[in-house]
Amino acid sequence: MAKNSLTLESVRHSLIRQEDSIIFSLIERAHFPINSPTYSPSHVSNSTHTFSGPLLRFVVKENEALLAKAGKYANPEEHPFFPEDLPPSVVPPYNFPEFLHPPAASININKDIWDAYVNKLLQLFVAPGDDGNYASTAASDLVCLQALSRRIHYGKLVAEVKFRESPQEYEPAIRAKDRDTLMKLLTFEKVEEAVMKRVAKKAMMFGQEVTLNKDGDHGKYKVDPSVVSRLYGDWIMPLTKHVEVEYLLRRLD
Ligand SMILES: C=C(O[C@@H]1C=C(C(=O)O)C=C[C@H]1O)C(=O)O
Repeated sequence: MAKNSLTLESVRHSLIRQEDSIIFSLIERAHFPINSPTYSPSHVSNSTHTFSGPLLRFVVKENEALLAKAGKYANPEEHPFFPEDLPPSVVPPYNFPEFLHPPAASININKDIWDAYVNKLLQLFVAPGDDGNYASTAASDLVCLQALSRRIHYGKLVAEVKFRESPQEYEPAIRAKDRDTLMKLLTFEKVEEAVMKRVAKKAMMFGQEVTLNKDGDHGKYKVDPSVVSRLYGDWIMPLTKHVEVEYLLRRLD
């Protein structure tokens, strides 16, 4: 869809679709135990000392360097976790539609997303234990982090659409740098309640054990649906709204 025809309905539709990616990524990650060496500060070090630090950091950084060369971060909807020292793209630039107000480019809350994911979220949906599959664990984390980052930074588009629908409501609060009023204006509690119910339902449907005999393993899910709901209610939606407020604060610059 052309970006100029984005509506609140169409951006919400994209967020609903992104729920599928997030829930599938959580299910894949929950397949492994916590595997804590993946996050230990000294797990990677090589003889030339070009990198030392947690394996997850190494996997994400290397992956981002590769995709930067393939042009990924030329798209304003993509946000790297390690924007410093990214190699230049080797592909010709694509003319992405300019829907967002330009200061949007300065908003990247991936450090907060990383911190929440590694230090809080993982423990909520992953079992304790260690099976040695650290590289595959890091690869699964990468997919989760990318899906979360994309969804949360999508708040920029949500905020732009809301602003365009009623600029007169937002402008005084933006000029007054009044975060609380902006937060109130952009919050729709009914939508948030529906999101929490829908993601729990999706987690039940996507994460059920599928068997061929009639009395399959009902009530056992690969990721606890109430935990998925909680991840959305306590982390994913608040971080999305944080991006919305940050975006709106710069909307008149
Ligand atoms: C994204 C929106 O803005 C807010 C954040 C929501 C979310 O992160 O899912 C849901 C409702 C709103 O309170 C929206 O209005 O759809």
